[in-house]
Amino acid sequence: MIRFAVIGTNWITRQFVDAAHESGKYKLTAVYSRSLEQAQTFANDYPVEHLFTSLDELAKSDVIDAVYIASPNSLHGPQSQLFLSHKKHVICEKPLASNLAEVEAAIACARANQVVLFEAFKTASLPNFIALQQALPKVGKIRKVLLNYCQYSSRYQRYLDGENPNTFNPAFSNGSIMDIGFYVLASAAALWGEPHSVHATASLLDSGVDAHGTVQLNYGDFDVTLMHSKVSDSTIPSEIQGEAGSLVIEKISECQRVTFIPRGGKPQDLSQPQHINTMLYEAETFARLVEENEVNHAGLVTSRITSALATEIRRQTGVKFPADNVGQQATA
Ligand SMILES: NC(=O)C1=CN([C@@H]2O[C@H](COP(=O)(O)OP(=O)(O)OC[C@H]3O[C@@H](n4cnc5c(N)ncnc54)[C@H](OP(=O)(O)O)[C@@H]3O)[C@@H](O)[C@H]2O)C=CC1
Ligand SMILES: O=C1CO[C@H](CO)[C@@H](O)[C@@H]1O
Repeated sequence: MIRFAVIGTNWITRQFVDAAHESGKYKLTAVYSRSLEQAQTFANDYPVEHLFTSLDELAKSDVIDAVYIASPNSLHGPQSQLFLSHKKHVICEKPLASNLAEVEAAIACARANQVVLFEAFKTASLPNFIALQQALPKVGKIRKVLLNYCQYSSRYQRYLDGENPNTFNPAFSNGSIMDIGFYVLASAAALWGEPHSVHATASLLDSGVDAHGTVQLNYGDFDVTLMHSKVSDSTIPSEIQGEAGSLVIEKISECQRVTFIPRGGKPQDLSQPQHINTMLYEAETFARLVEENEVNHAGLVTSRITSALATEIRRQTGVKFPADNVGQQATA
């Protein structure tokens, strides 16, 4: 049984705790919040004994083996390193950190301390994503790919009203490519690895983050177009086109349905049954890595490529975060 703590008390943390318990491999033993009252409110729904308002105390504590981090993006890198350096396994929400330098530092820290660091990119562990990977040869020579995730943010009105929500604040390393865009970027990295080239455009808000954008990844014989937005909804699925047919994926982040359409033929539904809580599968993956102490797992390769691409995309589109200057100041 993996004894774990949570950082961040929003709805996504409840969903992960439910998934972890559903897997039968975890026990929630501690809750961290900046406020004791909030920690208690969260803990009321679970049989948890330990509440923390100090991250250092939690990291040093012997009541946990692992931590799930669901704080704002800018805190992922530093918080991951804190727990890894105290030999706690870390499952950290996407994106793993603000930029490539932070991701590489976290990976090095995990290796140095021989504990597991895992980015909670739930898509990669889904039965339907694995079915998609296995079905790729069906389309023959891949020619064109569109990966699409555009979803109007429920917090956008708060941004327009001048409330400066974390979601659209560069201080928290946020915006479209870091949030929604992460799924299409990481899916491309998981399916095809590092592209030959990347070309990105985006529309920035006055806060400095991107509201939406388009990315072109070139893989030689085929190219992948990524569409991402937090200020508009898309009604079209993602598609992988090959010379022998197409694979159509509904809601790529959750791979709700995967269909193969042979050229000139009838659609074939390739979808597998999936649990309603799609975080179950990443919880199972992380538990297996911890049980086997697989420190150098393949997911880190995808995390590194994804972060390298996101860092380059932000360079091309002019999205800058305070976290990008931290390493430079420290070494100046
Ligand atoms: N996998 C998925 O499907 C999803 C993943 N996510 C990811 O989860 C993470 C959290 O997202 P979201 O809940 O929207 O983020 P929020 O900005 O709402 O913050 C999450 C938690 O962090 C703490 N927090 C909030 N503001 C601050 C601050 N200024 N300083 C320190 N801590 C703060 C709060 O916990 P407390 O008050 O208890 O300290 C809060 O519950 C993100 O990285 C996001 O990408 C989000 C949604 C879905
Ligand atoms: O990862 C995510 C998935 O979807 C959410 C909205 O529904 C996002 O805000 C979030 O960051």
